Amino acid sequence: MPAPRNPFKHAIAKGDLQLGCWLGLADPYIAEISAGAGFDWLLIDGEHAPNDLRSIVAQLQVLAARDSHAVVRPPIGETWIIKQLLDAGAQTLLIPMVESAAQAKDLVDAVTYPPHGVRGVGSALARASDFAAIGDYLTTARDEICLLAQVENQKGMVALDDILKVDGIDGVFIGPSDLAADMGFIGQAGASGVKTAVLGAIEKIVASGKAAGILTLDQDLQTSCRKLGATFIATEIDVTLFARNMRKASSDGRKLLLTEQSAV
Ligand SMILES: O=C(O)C(=O)C[C@H](O)[C@@H](O)CO
Repeated sequence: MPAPRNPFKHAIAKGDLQLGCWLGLADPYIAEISAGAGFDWLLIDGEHAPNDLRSIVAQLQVLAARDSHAVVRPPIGETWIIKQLLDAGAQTLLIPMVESAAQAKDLVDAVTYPPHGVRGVGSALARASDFAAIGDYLTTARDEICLLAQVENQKGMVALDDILKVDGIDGVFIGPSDLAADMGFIGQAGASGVKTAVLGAIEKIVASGKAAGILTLDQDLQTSCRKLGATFIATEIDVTLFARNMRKASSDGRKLLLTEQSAV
């Protein structure tokens, strides 16, 4: 029996839109609720959210039973973290701060078993192999692993052409927030110079034949990226959705009740 099919990997390879949402609330209950919303993928954020391996596993377990595909972002693209996440059952990884082709090649090696890569062999203990129930896991796992590189600073943008030549990288994601900061526009991901750089990178990624992705709450940028052929587009963040609606609920409730009180 082979490793589980990765529908997200095959969808972006065909250029099919995959609509995503960022999960930063770091809780399996939230992941379960979000999985019912209809997103094609949900990003379990180990970089900016209080996730650790256990909380990531708990969210992977919840999402395994749902249609939304789990994409996991580690805090950094180190081999040992990648090994742990793959053994935990993550099949799609989004690696932050990729700045060179050499780094991209190291990431490909980290998701590939020897002799072509360096991924440690531990499938006998791993959730990824259904605890060794998947007999052909070792020889089929790589075909269903989707490796996404995040380019999100000027160094990475300069190296983008070379990164795009690295076999084994399925897609490149542009991070507008970090790119804006590195370009001198911290907190201004919507600055025209940043948007121009983002759209130019998306165009280049699509032209290379790899999948292009982004997270942006800016609807104009979302549609512009889609028009350029971007496929994995995250349009929301659970934390901002929740915080924004909680603030609105508090304000509306106070206005209503104070108005009622004054009407008495
Ligand atoms: O640089 C970016 O933009 C991203 O990588 C996404 C952010 O990390 C995410 O936290 C939203 O700001």
